[in-house]
Amino acid sequence: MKIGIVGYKGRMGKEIKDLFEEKNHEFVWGYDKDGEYFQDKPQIIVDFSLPEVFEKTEEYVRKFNVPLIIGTTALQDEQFEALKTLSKNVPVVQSYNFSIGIQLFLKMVDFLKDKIDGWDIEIIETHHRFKKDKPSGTAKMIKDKLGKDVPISSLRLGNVSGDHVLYMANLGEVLSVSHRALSRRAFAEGVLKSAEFVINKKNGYFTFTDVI
Ligand SMILES: NC(=O)C1=CN([C@@H]2O[C@H](COP(=O)(O)OP(=O)(O)OC[C@H]3O[C@@H](n4cnc5c(N)ncnc54)[C@H](OP(=O)(O)O)[C@@H]3O)[C@@H](O)[C@H]2O)C=CC1
Ligand SMILES: O=C(O)C1=N[C@H](C(=O)O)C[C@H](O)C1
Repeated sequence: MKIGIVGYKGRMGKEIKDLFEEKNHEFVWGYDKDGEYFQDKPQIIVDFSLPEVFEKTEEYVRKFNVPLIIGTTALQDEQFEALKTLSKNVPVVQSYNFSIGIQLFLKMVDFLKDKIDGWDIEIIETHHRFKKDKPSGTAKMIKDKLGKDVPISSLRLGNVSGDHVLYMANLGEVLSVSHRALSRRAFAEGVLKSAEFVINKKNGYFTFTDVI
């Protein structure tokens, strides 16, 4: 397929471009701080950038009339609403984490959440020093899945790709669920799976949970 990437010069943008090209897909369009790169009309747009770039992404998705996969974190409520509106015309896949491991993590949280009433619950997320948002989108997804307001601690350390730990404790024991992304490849692979999932769909709003 012919892929377009918003944020194509960024850490995730490069990882996604490399993976798609390895699998014989073609990078034909990009948008970054320096503007537009155009070689051909893309068949799908992937956005890993910043929330302030969202309106541009929306504009290009409408212009090319193609599916959107969006992994950018810290989106505002109005931007989620705009994604839902967009999904009436084109398919949209949104997730704050495109790794399989975090999907399994969320399933474990779903299983545990009713069994830990009265326990102390805390989330700790660790990411590379360059990450702009805090807390991570994934930590917010874990909190949403728990269905209660729990503290989130954010560490910014070196070049960590993405660690999330959920601690649960009563007076006698501590239980934890943890996930570590060993590189950004795990997220890029999820994006590729999502692209294969939506490429022939007409429209609709999906998350990565729907994809796997
Ligand atoms: N859902 C998931 O699974 C994952 C989500 N993420 C999220 O993806 C996003 C990107 O992360 P990462 O790749 O590490 O970040 P980077 O900072 O490396 O990349 C961001 C990209 O957006 C571009 N950009 C910044 N400002 C603008 C602008 N005003 N107009 C156009 N383009 C702009 C940057 O351009 P330039 O290079 O010129 O600054 C860069 O290419 C973050 O929100 C992060 O949280 C990250 C990993 C996994
Ligand atoms: O910025 C990152 O790097 C990551 N961001 C996502 C998040 O905020 O949860 C996903 C992953 O942990 C890497």
